[in-house]
Amino acid sequence: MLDQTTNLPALLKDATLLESRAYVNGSFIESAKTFEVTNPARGDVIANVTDLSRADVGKAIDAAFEAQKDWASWTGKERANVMRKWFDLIMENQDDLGTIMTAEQGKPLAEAKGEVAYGASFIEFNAEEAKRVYGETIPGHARDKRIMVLKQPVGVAASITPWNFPIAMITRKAAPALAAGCTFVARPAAETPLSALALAVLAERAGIPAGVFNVTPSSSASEVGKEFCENEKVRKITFTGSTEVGRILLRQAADQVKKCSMELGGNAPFIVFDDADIDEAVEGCIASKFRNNGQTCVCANRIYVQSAVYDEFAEKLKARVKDMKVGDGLSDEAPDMGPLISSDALEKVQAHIRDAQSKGAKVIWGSQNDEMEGNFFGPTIVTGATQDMAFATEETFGPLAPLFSFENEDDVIAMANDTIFGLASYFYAKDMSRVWKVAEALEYGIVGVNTGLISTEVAPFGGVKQSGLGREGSHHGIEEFLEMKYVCLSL
Ligand SMILES: NC(=O)C1=CN([C@@H]2O[C@H](COP(=O)(O)OP(=O)(O)OC[C@H]3O[C@@H](n4cnc5c(N)ncnc54)[C@H](OP(=O)(O)O)[C@@H]3O)[C@@H](O)[C@H]2O)C=CC1
Ligand SMILES: O=C(O)[C@H](O)CS(=O)(=O)O
Repeated sequence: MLDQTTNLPALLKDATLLESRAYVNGSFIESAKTFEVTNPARGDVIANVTDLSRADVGKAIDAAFEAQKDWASWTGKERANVMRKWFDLIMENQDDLGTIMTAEQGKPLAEAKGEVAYGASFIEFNAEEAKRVYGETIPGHARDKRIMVLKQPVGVAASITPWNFPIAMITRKAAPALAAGCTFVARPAAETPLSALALAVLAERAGIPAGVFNVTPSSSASEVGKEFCENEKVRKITFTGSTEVGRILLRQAADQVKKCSMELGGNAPFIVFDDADIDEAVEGCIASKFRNNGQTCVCANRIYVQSAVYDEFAEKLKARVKDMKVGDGLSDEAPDMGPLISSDALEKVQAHIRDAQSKGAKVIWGSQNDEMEGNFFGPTIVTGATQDMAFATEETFGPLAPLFSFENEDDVIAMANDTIFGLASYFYAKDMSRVWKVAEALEYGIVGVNTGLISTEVAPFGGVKQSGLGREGSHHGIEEFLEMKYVCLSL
């Protein structure tokens, strides 16, 4: 760890954004317990955050339940107006929100500010969707029958979100929920609650009514998850995180048949065909693989390169990666990548490298990592990757780029699809017949063609197979928070 402490209030223009209390029913509240939040780059404690119990979270759910009917009675435009104010306040405070995020999550400041804008875009987009929750009429099945279809809010929605995108994973859920007329209880990851609480500060300033948006930090995710799943006032569970935790929540939610949205793990293939623009493919690979230090569910996890261009791609990727800087996201050096979130995350990357080497892979860049301290680990490239290595079935969630070689389309599509996951996939090719065939053959919810970046608020983000259920973003995202009611009117 770096031997430096983080004086977070001194780094902020508006230190009141640094909130460590829970936000319930329009008030910031404390409890008898707190838990520590640390800076993953330096290891120092940056805040002691209110640690809500399961019973405390139950009270937040009560508040959301009481507020929901009135919130749903607002017109779409009225909800849109306060959501737009929330968006404006987030963007006005982008620098401070970025600093808070870098301090608790580690990503470089520029990347954190980028996430603030990305997260805010879901509020901006869904504020407009609030005005367009349309029903329909259907020609009756008899002369005296008239059919109407109404769209109505589900009710109280509850979220559990991961540490890797401390703002965007919350707003990608809360924005469509509020737009639909639902109320919301957000349980942020224990590693990164400060960003969520800063969102609450700004929601209150925007005029979002008490009880509509609640943030319930807690050190016990499992207890909060059980409360969300067992409390009958919660009608919607929305989760982003690992597939194993998604399975736990789905099992728990099954007893009351709760609506669930699941954005789960991935294992993205990144395929470079021999007709690709290799320089473009290298840039796309870097953008996908090393974004957030490889800690995203849509990062390239397996890089398949057709044999005729394998050596060229490997050398060009290495040449670019060698220039990438790793360091403290808050430092003036403005590194390309910060630390990994924890020592466990670091150990997983190192274990994947050891496993690959034991099965014949070769590290062509990254060997200098042994001298790095704390949670820092530099971008690493291995060649000679094969399907029997750990990263072929497990998500590395770190800056490791394994290069696999392949001969033809059928082989690489079979290898790419040989996983329980189906979230994001990418490939580079110029031949349009190949582009269509491969895009249709990949068993994934998202396919990036000649690009390594696919994340936007205007597109439906989500996975197939064991990468999840439902979609977030786009005009589809709000449907996850709406019920469809069929009204049959007899004249
Ligand atoms: N599809 C997607 O969009 C995304 C998927 N992921 C996936 O998540 C994993 C990495 O993120 P990570 O945060 O470690 O994932 P986890 O699934 O471990 O944690 C995600 C969230 O779930 C909470 N949690 C953990 N156990 C339980 C439980 N039993 N009941 C309820 N909640 C629980 C965690 O709390 P706490 O952290 O406090 O323990 C955290 O807030 C990777 O597999 C990655 O692919 C991550 C981000 C996005
Ligand atoms: O948590 C994640 O990995 C995000 O879902 C990826 S993205 O939407 O920010 O690309």
